[in-house]
Amino acid sequence: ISLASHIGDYQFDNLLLNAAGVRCASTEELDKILDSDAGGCVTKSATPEPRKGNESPRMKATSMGCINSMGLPNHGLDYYLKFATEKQGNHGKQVILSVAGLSIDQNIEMLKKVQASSFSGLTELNLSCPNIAGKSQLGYDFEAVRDVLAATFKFFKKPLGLKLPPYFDFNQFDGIADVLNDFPITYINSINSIGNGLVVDPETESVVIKPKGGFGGLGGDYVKPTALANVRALRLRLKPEISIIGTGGIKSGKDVFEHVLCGADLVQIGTAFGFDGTPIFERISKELTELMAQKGYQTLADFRGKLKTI
Ligand SMILES: O=C(O)c1[nH]c(=O)[nH]c(=O)c1Cl
Repeated sequence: ISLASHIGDYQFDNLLLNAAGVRCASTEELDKILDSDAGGCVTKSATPEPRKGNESPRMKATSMGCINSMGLPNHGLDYYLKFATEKQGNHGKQVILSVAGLSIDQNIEMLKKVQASSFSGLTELNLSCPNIAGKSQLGYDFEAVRDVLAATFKFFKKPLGLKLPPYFDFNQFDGIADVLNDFPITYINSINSIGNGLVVDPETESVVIKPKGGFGGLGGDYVKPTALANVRALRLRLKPEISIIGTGGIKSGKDVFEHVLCGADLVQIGTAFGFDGTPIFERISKELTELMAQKGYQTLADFRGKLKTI
């Protein structure tokens, strides 16, 4: 039984990755992921310069997942570009470089730097950070997405993925797919956290995180049905040359199976990886392998995208 998969020309021996933002801000954390059973890693989304991020408390775990308003704390693009360039492809492990500018200009500036670098891996443009006060998620402005992609593909010739926010309406699925299908995108990654949720503590009668009055992105059990819907809706709408990474609500082999059934080529684990650490990649690989064996599947392609309707 094989858990191997690919995105464009990039081979992954195991379809499991961390999700950007979780235990991946330092080279030590990133090396731990590469040394685990994960098929590769993705960096914390980088901004042009290092950032401290939002005030703490800025992340809170709950019984159903977590809420965060980190505010893009990261060591800056050069730090991650250096790591990714050194580690890309070692021992067959892919390093995905995530970038999240605070403006279209910053995105272009960073992608120009990546294009000019010797980095040969996948770049993930994050269009969906929900936690910068005063900034809305670019992924919800379809014409702005079209503008940044048109500007990007004038000069960017390396493989590019997009980290998308969750969509909640068929008009939105249609709208974003219409834009994406016009460009040579290597993959889309759905979903980022469900933005601007609110967790309340009835004991203290207070919010639980400090930034933005307690509003933050939701991950974990809260988001799995939305994540599966976005993977499925975009698989059905996007041209086949655009691959899909499924992210959201994964904490077991069964959850991975559901994402692949909906069309995912790779999957990323955020909240549950935050709780369990790198052993989760071995546990989930075992669970998925056992599930596939029970069902008589040898490869992911045997069931990818084959969700039945009734
Ligand atoms: O607050 C963050 O750093 C953050 N938090 C998220 O849940 N998604 C993102 O893309 C980012 Cl960039």
